[in-house]
Amino acid sequence: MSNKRSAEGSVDLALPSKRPRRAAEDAAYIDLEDDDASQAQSALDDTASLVPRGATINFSALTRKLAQARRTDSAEDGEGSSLTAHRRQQDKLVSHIFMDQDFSWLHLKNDHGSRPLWISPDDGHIILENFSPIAEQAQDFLIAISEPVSRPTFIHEYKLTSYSLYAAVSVGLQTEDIIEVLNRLSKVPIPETIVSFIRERTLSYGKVKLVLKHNKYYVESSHPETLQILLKDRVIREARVHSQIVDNSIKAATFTTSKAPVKGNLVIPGTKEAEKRKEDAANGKAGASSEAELFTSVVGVDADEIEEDDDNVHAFEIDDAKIDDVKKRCNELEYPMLEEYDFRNDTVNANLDIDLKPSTVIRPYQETSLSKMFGNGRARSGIIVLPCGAGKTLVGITAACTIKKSCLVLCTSSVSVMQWKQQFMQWSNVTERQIAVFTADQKEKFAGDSGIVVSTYSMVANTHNRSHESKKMMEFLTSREWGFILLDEVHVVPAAMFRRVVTTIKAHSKLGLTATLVREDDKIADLNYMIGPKLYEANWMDLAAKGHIANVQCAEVWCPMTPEFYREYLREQSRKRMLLYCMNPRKFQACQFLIKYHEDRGDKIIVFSDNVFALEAYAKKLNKLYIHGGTGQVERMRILQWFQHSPDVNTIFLSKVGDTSIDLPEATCLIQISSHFGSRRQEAQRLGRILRAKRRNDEGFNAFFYSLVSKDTQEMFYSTKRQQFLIDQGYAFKVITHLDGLEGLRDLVYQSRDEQIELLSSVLLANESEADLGTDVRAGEGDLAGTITSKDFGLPGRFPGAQRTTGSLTALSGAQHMSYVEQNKSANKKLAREAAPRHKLFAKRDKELAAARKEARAAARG
Ligand SMILES: Nc1ncnc2c1ncn2[C@@H]1O[C@H](COP(=O)(O)OP(=O)(O)OP(=O)(O)O)[C@@H](O)[C@H]1O
Repeated sequence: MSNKRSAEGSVDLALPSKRPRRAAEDAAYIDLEDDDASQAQSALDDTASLVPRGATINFSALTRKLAQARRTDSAEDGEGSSLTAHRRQQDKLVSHIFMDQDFSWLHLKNDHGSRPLWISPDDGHIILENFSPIAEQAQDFLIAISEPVSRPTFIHEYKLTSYSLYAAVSVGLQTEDIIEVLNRLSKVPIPETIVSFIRERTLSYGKVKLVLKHNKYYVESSHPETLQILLKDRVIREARVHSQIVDNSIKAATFTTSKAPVKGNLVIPGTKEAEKRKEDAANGKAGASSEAELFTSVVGVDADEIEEDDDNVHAFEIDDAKIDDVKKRCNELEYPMLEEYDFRNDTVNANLDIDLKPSTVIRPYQETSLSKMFGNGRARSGIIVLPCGAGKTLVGITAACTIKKSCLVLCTSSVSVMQWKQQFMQWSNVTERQIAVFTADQKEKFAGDSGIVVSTYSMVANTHNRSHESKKMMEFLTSREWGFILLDEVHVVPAAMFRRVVTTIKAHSKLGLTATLVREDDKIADLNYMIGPKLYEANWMDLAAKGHIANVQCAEVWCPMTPEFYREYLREQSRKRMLLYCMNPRKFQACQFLIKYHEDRGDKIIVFSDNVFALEAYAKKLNKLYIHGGTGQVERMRILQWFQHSPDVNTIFLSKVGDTSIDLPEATCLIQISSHFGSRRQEAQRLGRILRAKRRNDEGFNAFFYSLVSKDTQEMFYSTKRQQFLIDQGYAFKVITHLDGLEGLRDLVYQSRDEQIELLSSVLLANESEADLGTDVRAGEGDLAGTITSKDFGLPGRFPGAQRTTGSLTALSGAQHMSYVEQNKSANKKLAREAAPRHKLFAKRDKELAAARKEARAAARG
């Protein structure tokens, strides 16, 4: 764990000041008396246990500082406090050794042992002892105010950022409460730098709101001076609309004023509270309000303590087309706009009569995430982050059933559209007439004044080549006010597409859903102003411990390259290198061994390969069924059915078409043979395929996730990068360097050198394009898959363009989250040049290549 690591999208803290320099650090040289040296030595011995191993100690500098420290101390304390002086001397010695990392000047509180956290004054990183008895409460609080960076078993790391504080304010926390609770949990008094950072950042937060009234957008605040400040900005001023028509609810003043919405008695369906209400109603009892209790249980603040808005709310209208610019500008001016929808007092938009079915009960973490959204009786816009397979769909459906207004659901593919519709029908009492889909094949409208439309981002955002029907459908979508817009998989949608959706569709509240709030590009910050702050992020390990998702054992299996494959790998400069490390015969063997081992245990196995060439080669050699982009729909369904129900089909091979949207709760083991470079998101999504394992609650059940990596190749670098997201969620990857019993496996493939050479020749003869990873997913019209570029996977875009971003050098070099291991590269080159005896096949190929090059050179010369 390192405090250099930064969460995606977080803003680097520019804390006002560093710690004061210590007098001893600036000490000038002073001659030592004889006994000073021996005292320094004994002090050094005392502190030896604190010195990191391998640190070099400059003894003469140390003694100089000690001498200075002694003089300062005796001057300050007099003769009577030699104990204090001794301690200070020790501190100063340690200070020298730890240099910038010395925080001993933050003195521990007396009862620090019972307080679970420590906060860095330099960068706002918070370290939490997760073994503390109050760790769970501390976690709830930290999730509300900071970004989780890393959450392994014993020590968690969080980071305070502008966005996280924005999110804290938006769920109703007050500045002084944040400081007070942090102080109570902290082992040291909260550093001044952090206190002022929190004050500074939260001062302006929560003061400005964006509201939609009668199809028009207003910037609203109960602080007129804040609106004055905003209007001084050119972008905002130019976006302002000076409306002529003023109706009863919008009275003209210096700014338009309206009345603040009144808090009421909201109950989220599917919760225990909702059930209790129903029971009370059935028993004729008046249901006591427990909204306050619900809220308190979530954020630890009494709802009644939260100040309601001033009755006089001031507002000015802004141009729909400029809404996005205004939001962005407000963010930059440190006045991020909250979007809250007082849906219960909306009399303009028709109600939608839907509810969860009586049999639907939402899980505690689903309830918690929704409480963050509805904590003050209105719908706050923002993002909910839940692990893959944890039931984001039901969270979205419950939110829609709470708001009970027209709802637009946007997903990434037409397959997901059908799944969302099916889930709405499964969990809620919505009727066929109330729910419509808008895809390339189906363009439906709901009957009546209100309803649900499920569509894809592309269908709504792509404006070119629209059919007449699509145009009419778009008119239907853009001409009305939506109570709620549900945005699935928010982390994959290109920012420009989001912008178009947000500006064309008028919605009172937005909820973004995702499992992996990471993007390999720099666009994650945009989500904050386009949708809203992160409202909740669940802890993967917690959900696994409680049986909501499966426990997974993760392992990276190192497969040494055969000498022939490695030699070619070192010689090859093109994309074919990738084919060589995927097709490594030892990887074949490891895959065969693991399949056999897990089939014998009764597991159902999915083998993932992004590379279709490798996918087909492996599946055919190992005699298994496979699905990739080219497999027809009927064939796909048949294979998936067999996998689910037939005892004879226990292993299937999937290309990246299976990364998302494939719900196979039977699968209990994953083997990854080829993947998309360093994509942390893909790794997490793939893991998600086994997190929903049906057998997850069986006694001692574990699912297995293996990544097969060819040793000493680029694949190792990518693999480390890919794992980082899951490691930060608390997963531990074991490295397996040798699979016991592999050599003894009957019918082990590619055992003889000749077979291996034959395999190598097939790889070398393959077209270079076979190494491509990006062509497999055949996106249908309106699907997003086709819009995802290699940039999303941690690679430069296919059409690189200049882009100016701020970031650290490590980020620039792609070494974020990486540890550096020095390798002797020249040794590899030497190995490649080595005149080893060549197999006749390669000798022939070398000759052909040399001849072709000669010919090309001759042609170039003219
Ligand atoms: N409260 C609940 N009660 C019973 N089953 C639930 C509940 N919530 C979710 N599930 C089930 O959990 C499974 C996973 O749900 P879902 O597909 O919504 O997950 P997800 O978070 O969207 O996953 P992914 O990110 O992989 O798409 C589904 O089979 C769903 O029916």
